[in-house]
Amino acid sequence: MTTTTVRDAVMRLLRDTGMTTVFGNPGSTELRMFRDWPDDFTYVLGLQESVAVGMAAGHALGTRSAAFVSLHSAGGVGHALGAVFNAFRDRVPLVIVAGQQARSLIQLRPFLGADEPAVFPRPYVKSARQPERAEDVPAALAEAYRIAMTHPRGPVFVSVPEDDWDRPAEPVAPRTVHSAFTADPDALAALAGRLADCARPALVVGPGVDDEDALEPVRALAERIRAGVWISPLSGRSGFPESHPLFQGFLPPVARQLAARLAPYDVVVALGAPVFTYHVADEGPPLAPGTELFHLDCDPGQAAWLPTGTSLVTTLRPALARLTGLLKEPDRDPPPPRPAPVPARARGHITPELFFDLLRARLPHDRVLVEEAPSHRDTLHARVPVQLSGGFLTTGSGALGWGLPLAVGRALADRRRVVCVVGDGSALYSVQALWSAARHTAPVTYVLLDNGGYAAVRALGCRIGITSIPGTDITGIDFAALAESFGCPAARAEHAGELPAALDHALGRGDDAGPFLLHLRVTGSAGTLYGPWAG
Ligand SMILES: O=C(O)C(=O)c1ccccc1
Repeated sequence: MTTTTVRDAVMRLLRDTGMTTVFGNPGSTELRMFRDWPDDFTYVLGLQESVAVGMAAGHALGTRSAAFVSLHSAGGVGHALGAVFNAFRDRVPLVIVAGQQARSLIQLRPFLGADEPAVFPRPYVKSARQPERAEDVPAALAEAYRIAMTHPRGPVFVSVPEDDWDRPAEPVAPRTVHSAFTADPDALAALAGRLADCARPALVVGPGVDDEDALEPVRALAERIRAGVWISPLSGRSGFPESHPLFQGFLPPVARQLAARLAPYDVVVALGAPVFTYHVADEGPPLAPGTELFHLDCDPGQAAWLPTGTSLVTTLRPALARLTGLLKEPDRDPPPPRPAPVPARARGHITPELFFDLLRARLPHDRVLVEEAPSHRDTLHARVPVQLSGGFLTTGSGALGWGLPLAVGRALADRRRVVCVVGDGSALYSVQALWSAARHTAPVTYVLLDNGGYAAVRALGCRIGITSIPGTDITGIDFAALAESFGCPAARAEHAGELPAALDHALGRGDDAGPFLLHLRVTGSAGTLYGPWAG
Protein backbone atom coordinates (compact mmCIF):
# COMPACT_ATOMS: atom_id res chain seq x y z
CA MET A 1 0.00 0.00 0.00
CA THR A 2 1.53 3.34 -1.09
CA THR A 3 1.51 6.07 1.53
CA THR A 4 3.33 8.78 -0.43
CA THR A 5 1.53 11.21 -2.73
CA VAL A 6 2.44 12.69 -6.10
CA ARG A 7 3.36 15.85 -4.21
CA ASP A 8 5.68 14.01 -1.77
CA ALA A 9 7.40 12.19 -4.63
CA VAL A 10 7.82 15.40 -6.67
CA MET A 11 9.22 17.36 -3.71
CA ARG A 12 11.75 14.58 -3.16
CA LEU A 13 12.67 14.69 -6.87
CA LEU A 14 13.09 18.47 -6.76
CA ARG A 15 15.47 18.11 -3.80
CA ASP A 16 17.43 15.34 -5.55
CA THR A 17 17.85 17.49 -8.67
CA GLY A 18 18.64 20.76 -6.85
CA MET A 19 15.42 22.45 -8.02
CA THR A 20 14.23 23.79 -4.64
CA THR A 21 13.81 27.34 -5.95
CA VAL A 22 10.45 27.47 -7.74
CA PHE A 23 9.72 30.34 -10.12
CA GLY A 24 6.04 30.78 -10.78
CA ASN A 25 2.72 32.47 -10.69
CA PRO A 26 0.13 30.53 -8.71
CA GLY A 27 -3.55 29.87 -9.24
CA SER A 28 -6.30 27.48 -8.25
CA THR A 29 -5.06 24.71 -10.54
CA GLU A 30 -1.77 24.55 -8.60
CA LEU A 31 -3.18 24.75 -5.06
CA ARG A 32 -2.63 21.13 -4.09
CA MET A 33 1.04 21.37 -5.06
CA PHE A 34 1.43 23.93 -2.27
CA ARG A 35 -0.09 21.83 0.53
CA ASP A 36 2.50 21.55 3.37
CA TRP A 37 4.95 23.67 1.34
CA PRO A 38 8.41 22.69 2.70
CA ASP A 39 10.60 25.19 4.55
CA ASP A 40 13.67 24.40 2.47
CA PHE A 41 11.92 25.55 -0.74
CA THR A 42 11.89 29.14 -2.01
CA TYR A 43 9.00 30.37 -4.13
CA VAL A 44 9.97 33.30 -6.37
CA LEU A 45 6.81 35.00 -7.53
CA GLY A 46 6.74 36.54 -10.98
CA LEU A 47 3.85 38.97 -11.46
CA GLN A 48 3.19 37.57 -14.92
CA GLU A 49 4.28 34.21 -16.29
CA SER A 50 6.87 35.47 -18.80
CA VAL A 51 8.63 37.12 -15.83
CA ALA A 52 8.67 33.81 -13.95
CA VAL A 53 10.21 32.05 -16.99
CA GLY A 54 12.80 34.82 -17.52
CA MET A 55 13.87 34.69 -13.85
CA ALA A 56 14.06 30.89 -13.95
CA ALA A 57 16.21 31.11 -17.07
CA GLY A 58 18.64 33.49 -15.37
CA HIS A 59 18.86 31.10 -12.42
CA ALA A 60 19.47 28.12 -14.71
CA LEU A 61 22.23 29.98 -16.57
CA GLY A 62 23.86 30.99 -13.28
CA THR A 63 23.72 27.56 -11.65
CA ARG A 64 24.34 25.70 -14.96
CA SER A 65 21.47 23.45 -13.97
CA ALA A 66 17.74 23.19 -14.76
CA ALA A 67 15.32 25.53 -12.98
CA PHE A 68 11.74 24.66 -12.07
CA VAL A 69 8.85 26.81 -13.28
CA SER A 70 5.21 26.58 -12.21
CA LEU A 71 2.71 28.19 -14.61
CA HIS A 72 -0.96 28.74 -14.07
CA SER A 73 -3.01 26.76 -16.54
CA ALA A 74 -3.61 27.56 -20.24
CA GLY A 75 -3.67 31.34 -19.85
CA GLY A 76 -0.41 31.30 -17.92
CA VAL A 77 1.25 29.19 -20.58
CA GLY A 78 0.04 31.72 -23.15
CA HIS A 79 1.58 34.59 -21.18
CA ALA A 80 4.84 32.68 -20.82
CA LEU A 81 5.34 31.58 -24.42
CA GLY A 82 7.53 34.46 -25.66
CA ALA A 83 10.00 33.67 -22.89
CA VAL A 84 9.71 29.92 -23.50
CA PHE A 85 10.61 30.61 -27.17
CA ASN A 86 13.81 32.35 -25.99
CA ALA A 87 14.64 29.55 -23.55
CA PHE A 88 14.23 26.98 -26.32
CA ARG A 89 16.32 28.82 -28.89
CA ASP A 90 18.92 29.77 -26.24
CA ARG A 91 19.15 26.19 -24.89
CA VAL A 92 18.17 27.06 -21.33
CA PRO A 93 17.21 23.97 -19.30
CA LEU A 94 13.83 24.47 -17.62
CA VAL A 95 11.31 22.03 -16.18
CA ILE A 96 7.97 23.74 -16.70
CA VAL A 97 4.88 22.47 -14.93
CA ALA A 98 1.56 23.95 -15.96
CA GLY A 99 -1.53 23.48 -13.90
CA GLN A 100 -4.49 21.85 -15.62
CA GLN A 101 -8.07 21.56 -14.47
CA ALA A 102 -9.16 18.45 -12.52
CA ARG A 103 -9.30 15.31 -14.68
CA SER A 104 -13.00 14.89 -13.72
CA LEU A 105 -13.88 18.30 -15.26
CA ILE A 106 -11.94 18.24 -18.51
CA GLN A 107 -14.73 16.75 -20.65
CA LEU A 108 -16.91 19.79 -19.80
CA ARG A 109 -14.33 22.36 -21.06
CA PRO A 110 -14.04 23.99 -17.61
CA PHE A 111 -13.05 27.50 -16.63
CA LEU A 112 -9.19 27.72 -16.96
CA GLY A 113 -8.96 24.23 -18.52
CA ALA A 114 -6.38 23.66 -21.28
CA ASP A 115 -7.43 21.99 -24.53
CA GLU A 116 -4.63 19.80 -25.87
CA PRO A 117 -2.20 21.05 -23.18
CA ALA A 118 0.79 19.24 -24.65
CA VAL A 119 0.25 20.86 -28.06
CA PHE A 120 0.04 24.50 -26.94
CA PRO A 121 3.76 25.12 -26.12
CA ARG A 122 5.10 23.28 -29.19
CA PRO A 123 7.39 23.69 -31.07
CA TYR A 124 9.31 25.69 -28.43
CA VAL A 125 9.88 22.90 -25.91
CA LYS A 126 12.04 19.79 -26.25
CA SER A 127 9.12 17.65 -25.10
CA ALA A 128 5.57 18.25 -23.87
CA ARG A 129 3.12 15.86 -22.29
CA GLN A 130 0.35 15.35 -19.77
CA PRO A 131 0.83 11.98 -18.05
CA GLU A 132 -1.99 9.50 -18.61
CA ARG A 133 -2.23 8.68 -14.89
CA ALA A 134 -1.65 10.74 -11.73
CA GLU A 135 0.83 8.18 -10.41
CA ASP A 136 3.06 8.75 -13.46
CA VAL A 137 3.58 12.48 -12.69
CA PRO A 138 6.80 12.05 -10.60
CA ALA A 139 8.42 9.82 -13.24
CA ALA A 140 7.31 12.21 -16.02
CA LEU A 141 8.96 15.10 -14.16
CA ALA A 142 12.14 13.07 -13.59
CA GLU A 143 12.22 12.35 -17.31
CA ALA A 144 11.58 16.04 -18.04
CA TYR A 145 14.61 17.01 -15.94
CA ARG A 146 16.82 14.53 -17.80
CA ILE A 147 15.59 15.74 -21.21
CA ALA A 148 16.12 19.40 -20.21
CA MET A 149 19.71 18.66 -19.13
CA THR A 150 20.76 16.51 -22.10
CA HIS A 151 22.57 18.35 -24.91
CA PRO A 152 21.25 20.36 -26.63
CA ARG A 153 19.55 21.56 -23.45
CA GLY A 154 16.21 23.35 -23.32
CA PRO A 155 12.80 23.71 -21.72
CA VAL A 156 10.51 20.72 -21.16
CA PHE A 157 6.79 20.97 -20.44
CA VAL A 158 4.55 18.80 -18.25
CA SER A 159 0.85 19.49 -17.72
CA VAL A 160 -0.42 18.31 -14.32
CA PRO A 161 -4.18 18.16 -13.52
CA GLU A 162 -4.87 19.84 -10.20
CA ASP A 163 -6.30 16.76 -8.49
CA ASP A 164 -3.18 14.68 -9.23
CA TRP A 165 -1.05 16.17 -6.45
CA ASP A 166 -2.95 14.47 -3.60
CA ARG A 167 -3.06 11.07 -5.35
CA PRO A 168 -0.80 8.18 -4.26
CA ALA A 169 2.50 7.70 -6.10
CA GLU A 170 5.84 5.98 -5.58
CA PRO A 171 9.00 8.11 -5.22
CA VAL A 172 11.39 7.98 -8.18
CA ALA A 173 14.97 6.79 -7.65
CA PRO A 174 17.71 9.35 -8.53
CA ARG A 175 19.55 8.54 -11.77
CA THR A 176 22.54 9.98 -13.62
CA VAL A 177 22.78 10.56 -17.37
CA HIS A 178 26.20 11.38 -18.82
CA SER A 179 25.39 13.20 -22.05
CA ALA A 180 28.81 14.30 -23.38
CA PHE A 181 29.69 12.59 -26.66
CA THR A 182 32.56 12.93 -29.12
CA ALA A 183 32.67 13.18 -32.90
CA ASP A 184 34.07 10.38 -35.02
CA PRO A 185 37.88 10.38 -34.43
CA ASP A 186 38.55 10.14 -38.20
CA ALA A 187 36.45 13.24 -38.86
CA LEU A 188 38.34 15.12 -36.13
CA ALA A 189 41.68 13.96 -37.56
CA ALA A 190 40.64 15.20 -41.03
CA LEU A 191 39.73 18.59 -39.53
CA ALA A 192 43.08 18.73 -37.70
CA GLY A 193 44.79 18.04 -41.04
CA ARG A 194 42.96 20.96 -42.71
CA LEU A 195 43.84 23.27 -39.80
CA ALA A 196 47.50 22.24 -39.95
CA ASP A 197 47.69 22.98 -43.70
CA CYS A 198 45.58 26.13 -43.98
CA ALA A 199 46.93 29.68 -44.30
CA ARG A 200 44.48 31.72 -42.22
CA PRO A 201 42.12 29.95 -39.79
CA ALA A 202 39.28 31.52 -37.82
CA LEU A 203 37.01 30.29 -35.04
CA VAL A 204 33.37 31.35 -34.71
CA VAL A 205 32.26 31.05 -31.09
CA GLY A 206 28.56 30.60 -30.41
CA PRO A 207 26.35 30.31 -27.33
CA GLY A 208 27.09 26.57 -27.18
CA VAL A 209 30.57 27.37 -25.85
CA ASP A 210 29.16 28.91 -22.68
CA ASP A 211 26.46 26.27 -22.51
CA GLU A 212 29.12 23.57 -22.36
CA ASP A 213 31.52 25.67 -20.23
CA ALA A 214 34.13 25.30 -22.97
CA LEU A 215 35.79 28.74 -23.00
CA GLU A 216 39.18 27.43 -21.83
CA PRO A 217 39.45 24.64 -24.43
CA VAL A 218 38.35 27.13 -27.12
CA ARG A 219 41.05 29.59 -26.01
CA ALA A 220 43.63 26.75 -26.05
CA LEU A 221 42.67 25.82 -29.63
CA ALA A 222 42.70 29.44 -30.80
CA GLU A 223 46.15 30.03 -29.30
CA ARG A 224 47.51 26.73 -30.63
CA ILE A 225 46.57 27.53 -34.24
CA ARG A 226 46.71 31.39 -33.97
CA ALA A 227 43.18 31.73 -35.27
CA GLY A 228 41.18 34.95 -35.40
CA VAL A 229 38.14 34.54 -33.14
CA TRP A 230 34.67 35.89 -33.93
CA ILE A 231 31.42 35.67 -31.96
CA SER A 232 28.47 34.33 -33.97
CA PRO A 233 25.71 36.81 -34.92
CA LEU A 234 23.42 37.92 -32.08
CA SER A 235 24.82 35.30 -29.73
CA GLY A 236 22.98 35.32 -26.41
CA ARG A 237 26.10 34.42 -24.42
CA SER A 238 29.77 35.35 -24.30
CA GLY A 239 32.24 32.50 -24.77
CA PHE A 240 35.64 34.09 -25.43
CA PRO A 241 37.72 36.73 -23.58
CA GLU A 242 37.07 39.84 -25.67
CA SER A 243 40.33 41.56 -24.67
CA HIS A 244 42.34 38.62 -26.01
CA PRO A 245 44.67 39.69 -28.87
CA LEU A 246 43.15 37.01 -31.15
CA PHE A 247 39.60 38.35 -30.65
CA GLN A 248 38.32 40.02 -33.82
CA GLY A 249 34.73 41.00 -33.02
CA PHE A 250 31.06 40.11 -33.54
CA LEU A 251 29.73 38.78 -36.83
CA PRO A 252 26.86 40.84 -38.27
CA PRO A 253 23.46 39.15 -38.75
CA VAL A 254 23.33 40.08 -42.45
CA ALA A 255 24.45 37.56 -45.10
CA ARG A 256 26.66 39.68 -47.33
CA GLN A 257 28.40 41.44 -44.43
CA LEU A 258 28.99 38.18 -42.62
CA ALA A 259 30.51 36.53 -45.69
CA ALA A 260 32.76 39.59 -46.16
CA ARG A 261 34.04 39.41 -42.54
CA LEU A 262 34.97 35.76 -42.97
CA ALA A 263 36.33 36.13 -46.54
CA PRO A 264 39.96 36.67 -45.40
CA TYR A 265 40.02 33.18 -43.83
CA ASP A 266 40.44 29.94 -45.74
CA VAL A 267 39.24 27.64 -42.92
CA VAL A 268 36.57 28.64 -40.41
CA VAL A 269 35.62 26.39 -37.48
CA ALA A 270 32.28 27.18 -35.85
CA LEU A 271 32.00 26.02 -32.23
CA GLY A 272 28.53 25.75 -30.71
CA ALA A 273 27.53 28.41 -33.23
CA PRO A 274 24.72 28.34 -35.77
CA VAL A 275 26.86 30.88 -37.76
CA PHE A 276 24.14 32.12 -40.14
CA THR A 277 21.71 33.76 -37.68
CA TYR A 278 20.42 36.60 -39.85
CA HIS A 279 18.08 39.36 -38.67
CA VAL A 280 17.33 40.99 -42.01
CA ALA A 281 17.19 39.54 -45.50
CA ASP A 282 20.00 40.03 -47.94
CA GLU A 283 21.31 38.29 -51.01
CA GLY A 284 24.48 36.44 -51.75
CA PRO A 285 26.08 33.16 -50.74
CA PRO A 286 26.56 32.46 -47.02
CA LEU A 287 30.35 32.37 -47.42
CA ALA A 288 32.86 33.72 -49.94
CA PRO A 289 34.09 31.06 -52.43
CA GLY A 290 37.51 30.69 -50.76
CA THR A 291 36.17 30.07 -47.21
CA GLU A 292 35.65 26.48 -46.07
CA LEU A 293 33.47 25.89 -43.00
CA PHE A 294 33.65 23.19 -40.34
CA HIS A 295 30.92 23.17 -37.73
CA LEU A 296 31.02 21.42 -34.34
CA ASP A 297 27.78 21.32 -32.36
CA CYS A 298 25.78 18.90 -30.24
CA ASP A 299 22.51 19.44 -32.12
CA PRO A 300 21.96 17.11 -35.08
CA GLY A 301 19.13 19.41 -36.22
CA GLN A 302 21.49 22.36 -36.53
CA ALA A 303 23.97 20.18 -38.39
CA ALA A 304 21.17 19.32 -40.81
CA TRP A 305 19.85 22.82 -41.55
CA LEU A 306 23.12 24.71 -41.99
CA PRO A 307 23.39 25.55 -45.70
CA THR A 308 27.10 24.86 -46.16
CA GLY A 309 30.19 23.29 -44.60
CA THR A 310 31.09 20.03 -42.89
CA SER A 311 29.34 19.38 -39.59
CA LEU A 312 30.65 17.20 -36.78
CA VAL A 313 27.89 16.37 -34.32
CA THR A 314 29.63 16.40 -30.95
CA THR A 315 29.74 18.03 -27.56
CA LEU A 316 32.57 20.53 -27.53
CA ARG A 317 34.86 19.72 -24.60
CA PRO A 318 35.89 16.19 -25.59
CA ALA A 319 36.14 17.15 -29.29
CA LEU A 320 38.26 20.25 -28.55
CA ALA A 321 40.60 18.32 -26.26
CA ARG A 322 41.21 15.76 -28.98
CA LEU A 323 41.52 18.34 -31.78
CA THR A 324 43.99 20.57 -29.92
CA GLY A 325 46.01 17.48 -28.97
CA LEU A 326 46.41 16.65 -32.68
CA LEU A 327 47.74 20.11 -33.64
CA LYS A 328 51.26 21.55 -33.40
CA GLU A 329 52.23 25.25 -33.18
CA PRO A 330 52.05 26.43 -36.80
CA ASP A 331 54.43 28.68 -38.68
CA ARG A 332 51.94 31.53 -39.24
CA ASP A 333 51.43 35.00 -37.83
CA PRO A 334 48.37 35.73 -35.69
CA PRO A 335 45.90 38.24 -37.13
CA PRO A 336 46.33 41.85 -35.94
CA PRO A 337 44.19 42.73 -32.89
CA ARG A 338 40.94 44.64 -33.46
CA PRO A 339 41.32 48.44 -33.24
CA ALA A 340 40.36 50.17 -29.99
CA PRO A 341 37.28 52.46 -30.16
CA VAL A 342 37.68 56.24 -30.20
CA PRO A 343 36.90 57.60 -26.68
CA ALA A 344 33.51 59.30 -26.44
CA ARG A 345 32.94 63.02 -25.90
CA ALA A 346 32.14 63.75 -22.23
CA ARG A 347 30.09 66.97 -22.57
CA GLY A 348 26.43 67.87 -23.16
CA HIS A 349 23.80 65.15 -23.30
CA ILE A 350 24.52 61.53 -22.44
CA THR A 351 25.40 59.44 -25.47
CA PRO A 352 25.45 55.63 -25.43
CA GLU A 353 29.15 55.80 -26.34
CA LEU A 354 29.94 57.86 -23.24
CA PHE A 355 27.86 55.61 -21.00
CA PHE A 356 29.60 52.45 -22.23
CA ASP A 357 33.08 54.03 -21.87
CA LEU A 358 32.31 54.95 -18.27
CA LEU A 359 30.76 51.54 -17.61
CA ARG A 360 33.84 49.78 -18.97
CA ALA A 361 36.05 51.73 -16.56
CA ARG A 362 33.86 50.70 -13.61
CA LEU A 363 32.97 47.10 -14.39
CA PRO A 364 34.96 44.47 -12.46
CA HIS A 365 36.10 41.73 -14.86
CA ASP A 366 34.01 39.10 -13.05
CA ARG A 367 30.75 41.10 -13.14
CA VAL A 368 27.94 39.53 -15.22
CA LEU A 369 26.40 41.94 -17.73
CA VAL A 370 22.85 41.33 -18.95
CA GLU A 371 21.76 43.37 -21.95
CA GLU A 372 18.43 44.10 -23.62
CA ALA A 373 18.88 47.40 -25.38
CA PRO A 374 18.84 46.30 -29.03
CA SER A 375 19.69 49.63 -30.59
CA HIS A 376 22.84 49.87 -28.39
CA ARG A 377 24.12 46.30 -28.65
CA ASP A 378 26.82 47.08 -31.23
CA THR A 379 28.07 50.06 -29.21
CA LEU A 380 28.21 47.91 -26.08
CA HIS A 381 30.17 45.18 -27.87
CA ALA A 382 32.62 47.71 -29.32
CA ARG A 383 33.32 49.39 -25.98
CA VAL A 384 32.81 46.90 -23.14
CA PRO A 385 34.96 43.79 -23.65
CA VAL A 386 33.59 40.87 -21.62
CA GLN A 387 36.09 38.32 -20.33
CA LEU A 388 33.97 35.62 -18.70
CA SER A 389 32.07 32.73 -20.19
CA GLY A 390 28.45 33.73 -19.62
CA GLY A 391 29.64 37.15 -18.46
CA PHE A 392 27.40 38.65 -21.14
CA LEU A 393 23.80 37.45 -21.46
CA THR A 394 21.03 38.61 -23.75
CA THR A 395 18.27 37.11 -25.87
CA GLY A 396 19.83 35.26 -28.76
CA SER A 397 16.44 34.80 -30.35
CA GLY A 398 14.69 38.16 -30.14
CA ALA A 399 11.63 37.93 -27.88
CA LEU A 400 11.90 41.07 -25.76
CA GLY A 401 11.08 41.27 -22.05
CA TRP A 402 13.75 38.65 -21.29
CA GLY A 403 16.62 40.75 -19.93
CA LEU A 404 15.01 42.45 -16.95
CA PRO A 405 13.79 39.21 -15.26
CA LEU A 406 16.82 37.25 -16.50
CA ALA A 407 19.03 39.55 -14.44
CA VAL A 408 16.95 38.83 -11.31
CA GLY A 409 17.33 35.07 -11.66
CA ARG A 410 21.02 35.34 -12.56
CA ALA A 411 21.65 37.46 -9.45
CA LEU A 412 19.72 35.05 -7.21
CA ALA A 413 21.82 32.12 -8.53
CA ASP A 414 24.98 33.23 -6.68
CA ARG A 415 23.92 36.49 -5.00
CA ARG A 416 26.67 38.43 -6.81
CA ARG A 417 25.76 41.82 -8.27
CA VAL A 418 24.64 41.76 -11.91
CA VAL A 419 24.55 44.82 -14.18
CA CYS A 420 21.59 44.93 -16.55
CA VAL A 421 21.56 47.46 -19.39
CA VAL A 422 18.01 47.69 -20.64
CA GLY A 423 16.22 49.91 -23.14
CA ASP A 424 13.04 51.80 -22.33
CA GLY A 425 11.06 49.75 -24.84
CA SER A 426 12.48 46.43 -23.60
CA ALA A 427 11.91 47.26 -19.93
CA LEU A 428 8.18 47.75 -20.38
CA TYR A 429 7.52 44.15 -21.48
CA SER A 430 8.40 42.83 -18.02
CA VAL A 431 8.91 45.80 -15.72
CA GLN A 432 7.13 44.09 -12.84
CA ALA A 433 10.24 41.90 -12.41
CA LEU A 434 11.57 44.88 -10.41
CA TRP A 435 9.07 43.92 -7.71
CA SER A 436 10.49 40.38 -7.55
CA ALA A 437 14.03 41.81 -7.49
CA ALA A 438 13.14 44.06 -4.54
CA ARG A 439 11.22 41.32 -2.74
CA HIS A 440 14.17 38.91 -2.91
CA THR A 441 16.89 41.58 -2.44
CA ALA A 442 18.37 40.52 -5.81
CA PRO A 443 21.66 42.43 -6.33
CA VAL A 444 21.00 43.93 -9.76
CA THR A 445 21.99 47.39 -10.96
CA TYR A 446 19.70 48.31 -13.84
CA VAL A 447 20.84 51.05 -16.17
CA LEU A 448 17.86 52.01 -18.27
CA LEU A 449 18.85 53.72 -21.53
CA ASP A 450 15.84 55.78 -22.53
CA ASN A 451 15.80 56.93 -26.14
CA GLY A 452 12.04 57.46 -26.16
CA GLY A 453 10.85 54.49 -28.19
CA TYR A 454 11.51 51.37 -30.22
CA ALA A 455 14.72 52.80 -31.68
CA ALA A 456 15.94 49.48 -33.14
CA VAL A 457 12.73 49.17 -35.15
CA ARG A 458 13.08 52.78 -36.31
CA ALA A 459 16.70 52.18 -37.29
CA LEU A 460 15.81 49.05 -39.22
CA GLY A 461 13.06 51.04 -40.95
CA CYS A 462 15.50 53.81 -41.92
CA ARG A 463 17.81 51.20 -43.33
CA ILE A 464 15.23 50.30 -45.96
CA GLY A 465 13.96 53.84 -46.52
CA ILE A 466 10.92 53.78 -44.17
CA THR A 467 11.37 56.83 -41.99
CA SER A 468 7.96 57.22 -40.37
CA ILE A 469 6.79 54.21 -38.40
CA PRO A 470 3.62 54.33 -36.29
CA GLY A 471 3.77 52.90 -32.79
CA THR A 472 7.46 53.41 -32.15
CA ASP A 473 7.35 56.44 -29.82
CA ILE A 474 7.23 55.88 -26.04
CA THR A 475 7.16 59.03 -23.97
CA GLY A 476 5.90 60.29 -20.65
CA ILE A 477 7.09 57.46 -18.40
CA ASP A 478 8.97 58.27 -15.21
CA PHE A 479 11.05 55.11 -14.88
CA ALA A 480 12.64 56.11 -11.57
CA ALA A 481 9.21 56.64 -10.00
CA LEU A 482 7.97 53.39 -11.54
CA ALA A 483 10.93 51.46 -10.08
CA GLU A 484 10.45 53.06 -6.67
CA SER A 485 6.78 52.09 -6.68
CA PHE A 486 7.91 48.45 -7.01
CA GLY A 487 10.29 48.89 -4.04
CA CYS A 488 13.43 49.32 -6.17
CA PRO A 489 15.39 52.51 -5.30
CA ALA A 490 16.24 54.62 -8.33
CA ALA A 491 17.90 57.77 -9.63
CA ARG A 492 18.05 59.59 -12.96
CA ALA A 493 20.64 61.53 -14.97
CA GLU A 494 20.43 63.54 -18.20
CA HIS A 495 23.75 65.36 -18.54
CA ALA A 496 27.20 63.95 -19.21
CA GLY A 497 28.63 65.79 -16.20
CA GLU A 498 26.29 63.96 -13.81
CA LEU A 499 27.05 60.51 -15.17
CA PRO A 500 30.32 59.46 -13.45
CA ALA A 501 28.94 60.07 -9.95
CA ALA A 502 25.57 58.53 -10.81
CA LEU A 503 27.29 55.39 -12.10
CA ASP A 504 29.63 55.19 -9.11
CA HIS A 505 26.60 55.23 -6.85
CA ALA A 506 24.56 52.71 -8.87
CA LEU A 507 27.39 50.24 -9.50
CA GLY A 508 29.04 50.58 -6.10
CA ARG A 509 26.23 48.94 -4.15
CA GLY A 510 27.13 45.78 -2.26
CA ASP A 511 25.92 42.29 -3.04
CA ASP A 512 23.47 42.41 -0.14
CA ALA A 513 21.98 45.81 -1.06
CA GLY A 514 19.24 44.67 -3.44
CA PRO A 515 18.32 46.21 -6.80
CA PHE A 516 18.82 49.77 -7.99
CA LEU A 517 17.69 51.46 -11.21
CA LEU A 518 19.47 54.36 -12.90
CA HIS A 519 17.34 56.03 -15.58
CA LEU A 520 19.47 57.71 -18.25
CA ARG A 521 18.00 59.86 -20.95
CA VAL A 522 20.28 59.19 -23.98
CA THR A 523 20.56 60.91 -27.35
CA GLY A 524 22.42 60.40 -30.59
CA SER A 525 22.12 56.64 -30.86
CA ALA A 526 21.52 53.80 -33.29
CA GLY A 527 21.58 55.52 -36.72
CA THR A 528 21.11 52.72 -39.21
CA LEU A 529 21.49 49.37 -37.49
CA TYR A 530 23.68 47.01 -39.59
CA GLY A 531 24.57 49.79 -42.06
CA PRO A 532 22.63 50.80 -45.16
CA TRP A 533 20.72 48.22 -47.13
CA ALA A 534 22.62 47.23 -50.25
CA GLY A 535 19.68 45.49 -51.95
O1 LIG B 1 13.41 43.39 -35.25
C1 LIG B 1 12.51 43.49 -34.41
O2 LIG B 1 11.37 43.81 -34.70
C2 LIG B 1 12.74 43.18 -33.00
O3 LIG B 1 11.78 42.89 -32.31
C3 LIG B 1 14.08 43.18 -32.42
C4 LIG B 1 14.34 42.28 -31.38
C5 LIG B 1 15.61 42.25 -30.84
C6 LIG B 1 16.59 43.08 -31.34
C7 LIG B 1 16.33 43.98 -32.36
C8 LIG B 1 15.06 44.03 -32.91
